[in-house]
This record gives sequence, C-alpha cells and structure tokens, in this order.
Amino acid sequence: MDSSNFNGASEKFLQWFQSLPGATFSDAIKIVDLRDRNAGRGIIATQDIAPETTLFTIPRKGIINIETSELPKKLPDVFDLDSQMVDDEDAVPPMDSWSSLILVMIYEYLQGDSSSWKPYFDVLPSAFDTPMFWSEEELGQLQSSHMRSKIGKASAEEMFRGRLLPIIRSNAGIFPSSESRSDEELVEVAHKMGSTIMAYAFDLEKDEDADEGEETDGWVEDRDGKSLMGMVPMADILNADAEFNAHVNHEEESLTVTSLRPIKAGEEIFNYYGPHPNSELLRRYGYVTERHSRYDVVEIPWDVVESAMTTQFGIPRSTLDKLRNELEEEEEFEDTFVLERETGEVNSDGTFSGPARFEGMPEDLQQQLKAFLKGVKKSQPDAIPDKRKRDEIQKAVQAKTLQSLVSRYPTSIFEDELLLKRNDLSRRGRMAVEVRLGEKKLLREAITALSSDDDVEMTLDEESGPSKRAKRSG
Ligand SMILES: C[S@@+](CC[C@H](N)C(=O)[O-])C[C@H]1O[C@@H](n2cnc3c(N)ncnc32)[C@H](O)[C@@H]1O
Repeated sequence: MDSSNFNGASEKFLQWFQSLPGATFSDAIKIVDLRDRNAGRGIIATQDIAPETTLFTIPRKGIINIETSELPKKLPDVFDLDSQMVDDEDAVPPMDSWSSLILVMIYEYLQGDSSSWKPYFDVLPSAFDTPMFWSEEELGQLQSSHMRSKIGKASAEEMFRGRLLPIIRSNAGIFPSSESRSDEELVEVAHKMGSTIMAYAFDLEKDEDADEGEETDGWVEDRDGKSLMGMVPMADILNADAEFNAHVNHEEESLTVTSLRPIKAGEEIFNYYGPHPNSELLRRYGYVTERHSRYDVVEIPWDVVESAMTTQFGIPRSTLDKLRNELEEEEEFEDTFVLERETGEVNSDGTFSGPARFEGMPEDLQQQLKAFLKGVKKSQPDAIPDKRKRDEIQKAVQAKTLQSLVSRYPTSIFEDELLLKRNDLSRRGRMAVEVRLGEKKLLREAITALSSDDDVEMTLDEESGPSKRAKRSG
C-alpha cells in the first residue's frame, strides 16, 4: 500500500472513530506510519504530555464483540451459552469466547461496506508475520525453540472446519458472499481473523463479573474461553514495548488510554502486551524486540533430564520408569520445566525496576530430580551412598541436561551473532535467529551459573559451538 492510501485509511479511521458517541482523541497525539521500521501504524505524541493525561476514550459501543455485533441476535442458538449447557451428551459444547469472536469477526468482515466497522477493518492487517503463516523452511530457522510446538495451526484449522464452517454453511443468507467462497477461502478468512484477534483483541471483563473499582490490564491472556474478548478500535493502534508509557483503563461505559509518565513530543505511545519472551511475542504478535529478551525462556522436557541420568550415571531406564509411574499416580509428576531469569515486576510507571538476572535452575525441577535420586538411592544404595554424592549427581545431571538442550540447536551463539550482522536476512529469518539466540544465551547463563561449582567443569567454546567437559568425580 503506498503511503497516501495508507495515511488516507488512517485518516478515515480517525474520522470514523471521532464520530462514535463518547469517543475522544487528544490533540497531543497522532496516528503515524511506522512501516519503515516494520511497526505498521502507531501513535506518537505531537507535544509534551504530562502523566495521567487522557489520550483517548473508546466507548464500549465501538468495540466489536458478541455484545455489539448483530450476529448473536441473528444466531441466538449458536451464541446462547445457557441453551447449549443442557445435560445432553449429543449437545454441541458451547463456543468459547475465542471462537465466538472469530465468528463475529468473519461476519463483520464479510459485510464489507455494510459493516459499521468498515473504516476499522481497513486499518486491520491483511498479512501477518506470525509463525502460523511461515513455510516449513522458515519454521526450521527457529531450530529447537519450544515455540514451534505452540503454534497450533492444525488445531485452529480443525476448529474452523469442524465448528465455524458448518455454522457459516448452514446460515449462508446471514454471511454475505459465503456461498461464492470455497471452504479453503473461508478457512483462510478464519485464519486471518484468528490471527488479528491474537495480536489485537483485549480481554474485557463483563460488568457483572468486574470487581468493583478494579481495573484489568487488557491484552488477551485467557484463551480458555471464560473471558469476554473484544476488538477495541484505536487502543489497538498502539504498539507495545517492554517498557511502556500508557495504560488502558477499563470503565463501565468506555475504555480510556492514559499516560503513565511524562512523554516528550515525538515519542511513541507504547502499551504493554505483558512479560512475554521473544518466542511468545513472535507467536502472538509477529515481532521481537531486544527489550523482551529479558523474559526469554527455555523449556526443559523431563525426558532430557532422564536421558542425562541414564547416559551420565548409568541409572537404568526401568528404575526411572518405576519412579515416574509412582509420581504420576500421586499426581506429582511434571513433564516440562521452565528455565527463566528473575526479572522483577515492572514499575507502575511502565519502567523496569532493574536488570534481569539468572538466579538458578527451576526450583520445581530441582525438587523432582531430588525425588528421583532419592528413589534411585533406595533401589541402588551403592550408586548414591550419601547426600554429598546425591548433590553432586544432581548438579551434574542438570549440567548435562543444559548441554543436551544446547546441542539441539544446530548453530552456536557465535554463528547466530555473525548471521545477524549480515544484511541479507529476511525479516522472518532475522526474527527466528533472534528467538533462538535469546534461548541459547539463557542456556549459556545457566551453564555458567552451574559450572561455577567446582564439581562440574564446563566450557562454552563460541568458535565451534558450545561444548562441555563434565568431570565425573567420585
Ligand atoms: C495491536 S497492533 C498495534 C498496531 C499495529 N502496529 C498496526 O499497524 O495495526 C499489534 C501489532 O503491532 C505490531 N507491533 C506492536 N508493537 C510493536 C513494536 N514494538 N515493534 C514492531 N511492531 C510492533 C505487531 O505487528 C503486532 O502484531
């Protein structure tokens, strides 16, 4: 889209927004074109802004959701949760807030010019950089990032085909132009609406559920279907940063966006999407930033820990299977742990309270490993004669585990850093490298922290990729 069309769409959207009864938009801000830094539209300050200034107000009637769209009135059976809750095994389970909003968005989108939200749809994205839309080759660049298993394309598609498509097909008169579209085309529309919701929608508390006087943060966190979700025009033109300067307040009749601290003329107004690692930022929003790398995580699958116990210390698989079954029966078994830094809470004015620091291996992983090693000691007292030996094995197993995770990434930190210096990487390729590099750096911090212990000597050879020498003492 050339810049006059792009800015024309922004201008029409602003006019439409200002015509909504109850909407306000401060003279101190404007919508701008930030495509030169891959940030689409955003809002900047045109003059210095004091803290707690109202930047704009969105009347709740301007939001798109099941309460404002005409669709639920036209298809009461589909949306009426009570009638679907009947105790009938054959009854269709109620649609959750996620699929309900996708259906509403498909309906409004297919209305075209007749939708009351047309100027809003004109500023919503038509293309996405989220991994949902990446090729296998592009996904391969994420290497062994756990995020690859969280994209959920197949399950989303199953829901679109199994749930939404039959509703659209059996109500063709309500969904304009649906008859002339193939199943594939409608699924593509559903994917686009789903991805738009993922990156743009807010959680909106229903009035009756809202705790008195309590505000909610806004961005969609809850995908389990309980919350009321909605598309909030203008609030979603705000980009976000890990350090932010504005906040969306949820009030009874409207949502207001206010400044949290002084904002200088020319600065961008940033909302907050949450303490997401870059992998999650990419999965939901299709971008990554250096500032979010403080929240990076690495998932540690328990089976990698078990392999370390077997290969490093010869603990038989059968012993581990038995111990695992016992813990599973007691519902105390975890199959995945999260390696992360201590980041502290963000200050109330949107700034960081301090640097992120790696403080240690996940406590729950250590507890489970300890429980396993105690079990091993019972069946093989010679292998683990005392607590000192158990602690030593515990550390070495964790070190081996981290090393195994590092070796799952085909390139080293050094190689990734070199790659990022090149200027021939695609945007998606660059983001994939940044995600995997952030994970490797966290692993390196954890390895360094563990190897500061005398019993386990480890090195990270950056030229040839990470490597480890674990001294099997004792
Ligand atoms: C709620 S929208 C914000 C408005 C969006 N820029 C637009 O043009 O419609 C969220 C999307 O904005 C982009 N975005 C938000 N914050 C960003 C940032 N700090 N840097 C780059 N892109 C950002 C991402 O594409 C994300 O999916």
